[in-house]
Amino acid sequence: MRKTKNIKRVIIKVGSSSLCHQDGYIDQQKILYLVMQVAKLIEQGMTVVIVSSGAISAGMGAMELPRKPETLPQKQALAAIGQAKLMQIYEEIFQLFHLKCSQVLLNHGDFDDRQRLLNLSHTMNALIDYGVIPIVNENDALAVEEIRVGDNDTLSALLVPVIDADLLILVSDIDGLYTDNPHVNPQAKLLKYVEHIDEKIEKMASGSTSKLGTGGMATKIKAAKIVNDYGKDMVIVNGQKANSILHVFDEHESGTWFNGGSGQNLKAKAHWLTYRSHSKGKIIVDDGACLALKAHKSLLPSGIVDVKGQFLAGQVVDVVSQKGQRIAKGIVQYSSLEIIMIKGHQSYEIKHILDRHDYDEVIHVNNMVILGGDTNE
Ligand SMILES: Nc1ncnc2c1ncn2[C@@H]1O[C@H](COP(=O)(O)OP(=O)(O)O)[C@@H](O)[C@H]1O
Ligand SMILES: N[C@@H](CCC(=O)OP(=O)(O)O)C(=O)O
Repeated sequence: MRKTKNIKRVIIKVGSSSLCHQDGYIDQQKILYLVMQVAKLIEQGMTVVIVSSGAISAGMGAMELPRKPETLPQKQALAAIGQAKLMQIYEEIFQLFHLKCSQVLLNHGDFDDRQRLLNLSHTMNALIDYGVIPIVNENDALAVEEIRVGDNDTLSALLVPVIDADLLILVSDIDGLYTDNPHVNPQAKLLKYVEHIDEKIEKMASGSTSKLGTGGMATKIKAAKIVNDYGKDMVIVNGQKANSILHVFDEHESGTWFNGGSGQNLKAKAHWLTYRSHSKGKIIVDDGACLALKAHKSLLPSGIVDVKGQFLAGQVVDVVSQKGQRIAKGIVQYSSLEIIMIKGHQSYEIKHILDRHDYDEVIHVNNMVILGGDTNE
């Protein structure tokens, strides 16, 4: 069952194909229809944050390029050209509705670092308090591979906990999730409601076949998992259909709805650890430690066999079995150098080895999430 009654805060993510013509030029009419719907939601008392793609496409249009360039620096340059054009159009159109908008450009580092995340949350809430609509995009011009989120489906999902949104709406060029890519398989059927994302659902989604889109349905399912695991709902709607955003809230029930009630419902810290933090290294543990972690015990030095990478106390690391399976992710209480010295030892020996004994555990159970399966996320 869709729950749309008490929705107060929504994030609306708009894909490039829903903002641009096929040749990449920004389609002002599409932005006008989007803003008209946003203005209606605001009139109804909702808070709206927009995550808008389209910078690279707008840059392609401005430079009259027939297709997306291959190299990252070229894409970054086009994003820098296109982002300014995009915002100019948003601003002019929002003015028609007597509304103000603002630009927020983000990278993965803004979610990875707890302090920056807090700053982001404060800024977003201050904008909301001013009644100004934040328009978010990845800071593509500066996003080298290591700090990129990579696609705006994921970026918008990561924002849900930051502003405590009730619903994420992904506006795409298609009605929602089909049993297979309908551009390839015309027999594919639209799903109206996904109770729980399992392997079967994940297998239905593939990449984008359009010239402008980035992640296709695969990144939308990944986004739904992030949002549903926070206990919130997500819906995919077709931006090419009239009023598809408004129809989420009426009897039309447009798009595919992903139910937030059936996710892992992770608490804020566990959700951050699972989806937003980047691991700085690896701790390799023996079979006994693997079993203990899966039984929700803390990681003690005695079960540690090796350490990979350099990290400080307070940073996030992966915990990996000797077979290479990622078991958990957590915040360490000792640095990599200290762990190399205390690995294989009992906790009471820490004082003798390090000349201090602040904690028994290398990772406390409260600062750790257990990861299911052989994930390489
Ligand atoms: N199972 C599926 N159901 C629907 N679309 C799918 C599926 N698998 C892959 N796709 C592709 O995903 C596209 C939507 O994603 P994308 O092109 O990235 O658009 P956007 O710019 O809106 O993010 C569809 O047009 C389709 O080509
Ligand atoms: N940040 C990029 C868009 C990345 C992206 O996810 O694109 P899309 O699949 O069209 O939503 C841009 O502004 O061009």
